Amino acid sequence: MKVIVVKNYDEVSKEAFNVMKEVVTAKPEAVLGLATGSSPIGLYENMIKDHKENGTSYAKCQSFNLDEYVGIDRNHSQSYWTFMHENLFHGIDLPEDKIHVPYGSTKEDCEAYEKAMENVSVDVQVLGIGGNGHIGFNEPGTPFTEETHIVELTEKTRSDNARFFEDDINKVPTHAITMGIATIMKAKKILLVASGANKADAVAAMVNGPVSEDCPASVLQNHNDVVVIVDEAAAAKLK
Ligand SMILES: N[C@@H]1[C@@H](O)[C@H](O)[C@@H](COP(=O)(O)O)O[C@@H]1O
Repeated sequence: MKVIVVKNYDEVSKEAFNVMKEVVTAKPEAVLGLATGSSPIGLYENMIKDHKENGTSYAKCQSFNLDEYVGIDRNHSQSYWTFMHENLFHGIDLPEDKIHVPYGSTKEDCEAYEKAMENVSVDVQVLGIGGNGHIGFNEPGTPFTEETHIVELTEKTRSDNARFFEDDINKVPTHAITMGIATIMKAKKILLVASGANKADAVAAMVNGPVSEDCPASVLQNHNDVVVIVDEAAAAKLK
């Protein structure tokens, strides 16, 4: 696991963009694993700027997102489908039919997502990290062997995300569909970004802690190509 500590969120985003650009330049038909949350927004802004200014193209790429809420429509303002269109897809040339975001609430919906990924191999998987160490929506206690599945969100995750739902935890969906840890670990390269003091415990547990289902992100210690880019506040508890 390569850990890069930089000053602030802007620097995290720039460093992450450099990694992304390297992947896409080396392989124009790269398969991108994408994430939502505030952490990768700066990375996506850099991708859009670079696409506009330097013409880096995503026309041959395809994307697979990590997760989506259950029980809200794709067109809901807080769906991850909407998030990705507003924060990235509107500004690059990734074809709409190459975009994949999981959707649904059944076992069949989960199997269909795994099937869609069956013959591809994700070249770079972008990840954020939850305050409790979750990746995607794989909450503490999720077996590392899980593929795409439906999860019940923890109180902590729902309260962390209430800011997007008028600060009302009751409006935050209770369930989500997420790639499992086994799905995430198949990616060739993993790029995890985190910033802010509220991520410091999770980042320390991921990097220095035991590999344990108590901190889902700690599984990344077992992957052979992980780049973790954090700001000083998120790195504060690293050994
Ligand atoms: N499902 C997403 C995760 O993929 C994300 O990593 C996490 C952290 O979000 P943020 O980057 O906003 O702190 O939030 C959500 O729970």
